[in-house]
Amino acid sequence: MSLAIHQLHKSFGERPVLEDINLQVENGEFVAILGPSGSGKSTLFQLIGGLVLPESGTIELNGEAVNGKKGLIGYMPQTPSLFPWRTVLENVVLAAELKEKPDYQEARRLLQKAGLADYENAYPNELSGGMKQRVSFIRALLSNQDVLCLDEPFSALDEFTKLTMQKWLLSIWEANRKSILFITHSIDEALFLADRVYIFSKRPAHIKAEIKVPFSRPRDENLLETTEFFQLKQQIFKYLKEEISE
Ligand SMILES: Nc1ncnc2c1ncn2[C@@H]1O[C@H](COP(=O)(O)OP(=O)(O)OP(=O)(O)O)[C@@H](O)[C@H]1O
Repeated sequence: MSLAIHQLHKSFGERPVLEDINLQVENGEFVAILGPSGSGKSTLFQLIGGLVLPESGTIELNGEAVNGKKGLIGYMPQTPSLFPWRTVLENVVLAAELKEKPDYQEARRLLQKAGLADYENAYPNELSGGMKQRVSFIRALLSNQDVLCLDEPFSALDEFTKLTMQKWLLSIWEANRKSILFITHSIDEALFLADRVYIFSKRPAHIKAEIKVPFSRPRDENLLETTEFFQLKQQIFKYLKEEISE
């Protein structure tokens, strides 16, 4: 399923937050958004999720306007909001439960692929940060939506766990090919994961640049050591620095 955003404007009271945002995620594409803190990235996800309405502009899924419609995308927040009184298995089927009968077999298959087979009956307080993130991502996958919006999902993890999670996410995505829109503050993460990167300006955000990421797949961490990776990283760094120091 494709996502397209046309001429989106959003203000909170007198404060303009998003100004003329135009972006697309093609079917099965992995797209990242980088931008200064407070520029309006999470607000964009609230708009896509139908939680808030824009002043003008359209959000389209497969060409159909969905402004203000909830329950059409899978969402993974910055901090995994797992219910403490539900087991891992009960947490991952939650979004599916709201719509239809959950597929426990698929849930167990994904938990196994995430190395969590022994934890299906554990409660969230028994899990590490990385494990909670995997549970949260499996829940987004099981919501059975073709478009996933992931809001800085790995920002709170240490470097090694983060790299393990990024590789895990890529392997799952390569097998499922959902359309992903991924917010991050890390240039490395955006370039390692995405097919394209949008760079947001400071608030009110417009799209300052769109970068096609030329690296072939499957990718591994050796990519991060290459000259091509470093050059592209420098170019993006320059764009972001302009937004912070202006
Ligand atoms: N419900 C709201 N009411 C009023 N202002 C809001 C609301 N939600 C967000 N804002 C404002 O909109 C601006 C953008 O916030 P947003 O969370 O979208 O930024 P962000 O780019 O995701 O930031 P970060 O990278 O730090 O997570 C901020 O100035 C914030 O204070």
